[in-house]
Amino acid sequence: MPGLDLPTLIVLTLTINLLVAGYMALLAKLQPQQSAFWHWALSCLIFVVASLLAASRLHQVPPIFSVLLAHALLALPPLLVGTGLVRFIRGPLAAQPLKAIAICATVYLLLLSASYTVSHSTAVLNAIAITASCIWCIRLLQALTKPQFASRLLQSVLALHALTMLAEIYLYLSHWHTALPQQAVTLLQLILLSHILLTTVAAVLLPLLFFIAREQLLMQQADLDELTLLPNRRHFLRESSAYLAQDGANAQLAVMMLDLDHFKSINDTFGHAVGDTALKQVAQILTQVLRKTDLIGRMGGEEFAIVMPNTSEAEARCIGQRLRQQVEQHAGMVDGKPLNLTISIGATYVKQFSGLDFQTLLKQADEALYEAKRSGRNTVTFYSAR
Ligand SMILES: Nc1nc2c(ncn2[C@@H]2O[C@H](COP(=O)(O)OP(=O)(O)OP(=O)(O)O)[C@@H](O)[C@H]2O)c(=O)[nH]1
Repeated sequence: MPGLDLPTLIVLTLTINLLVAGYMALLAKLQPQQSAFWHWALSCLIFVVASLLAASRLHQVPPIFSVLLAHALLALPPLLVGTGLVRFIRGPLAAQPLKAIAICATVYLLLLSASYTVSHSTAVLNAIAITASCIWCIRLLQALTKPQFASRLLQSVLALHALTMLAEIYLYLSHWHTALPQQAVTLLQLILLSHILLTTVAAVLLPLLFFIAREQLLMQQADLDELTLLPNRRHFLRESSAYLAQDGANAQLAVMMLDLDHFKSINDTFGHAVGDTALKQVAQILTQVLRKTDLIGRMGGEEFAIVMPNTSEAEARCIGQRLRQQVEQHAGMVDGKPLNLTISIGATYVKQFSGLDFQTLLKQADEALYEAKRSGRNTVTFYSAR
């Protein structure tokens, strides 16, 4: 190939694969709970060994090693990428599709052993195995919604890899009974090069996938309240302010503050763990009753806040009552113990938010909550300017 020094490129990509294998093994040691790294490290390592074995054909190494063993091993890297993805996406204890892998591996090895002396057959079988593994990996990655960019990128690399393998199969099959013309030989060299490059790119993308996913998880965790998994105070205030500054500026909306009644005595009587369960139950009712567009946050202790965009006063009153009733009826039982749990809600409503300060609305809802507590609890009170 004019302008392309194939052996140098091959040595370079194999070195990169070796480095990535070492890097993944190090990550596997540092992150023992993420077993996917062992699969991916092994995948890179086997790719290097198999490529060297395949290259040993040029040095008269017997075909049982340079063809049969090399092609048997060359099918493993994309398969190990897949088994690693199973662990990465479904968790460290996720079951592998061992039966399907065993059947495919047996058929592959039998066909390979029967035909490795027949020209092109090993290359075609190998390309079929790699294509199948690439498609499996793409399907696995479809279940991974986050991180979307890295996942899509890896899917594209795998799809491209599968396409180059299909092109290789086509080239070999269309010249099965004849010698390969020079044009086909050049194309096959290009395919070999892209095969090596795409394998290397996929190997580099795998740790990237992990790091972006972990970064996103940490960011998500920093925004969530650990107990209820609702947005914490900081995140709720930030989200609400951002919403109101943009889409919600001209909308009618209701803001509510919600507080569990006599929660201290529930803790004192039944213990802190039961109190925690009650808090989780209330959080669950909030997420079930409210719409996806409503913003909910745990403001701290036994206090929650809600922003309900595009909500009329009548609707807000109705939803407030529904929340109060749901808690009274459904959150009162923990481990068979009746807690008589109720909530008080303070609410405020504006026809148009623009020109107002969100903190003012929260303060109004808080004042209404104080009124609700004062008037006997287990009630919904709306703010009225005095
Ligand atoms: N179990 C549990 N208790 C909490 C948590 N956060 C705050 N608390 C408790 O919530 C209780 C709040 O008590 P108070 O502020 O006196 O309010 P209250 O007893 O609900 O009384 P009213 O609000 O006036 O009805 C305290 O006992 C806190 O220890 C938590 O995460 N888990």
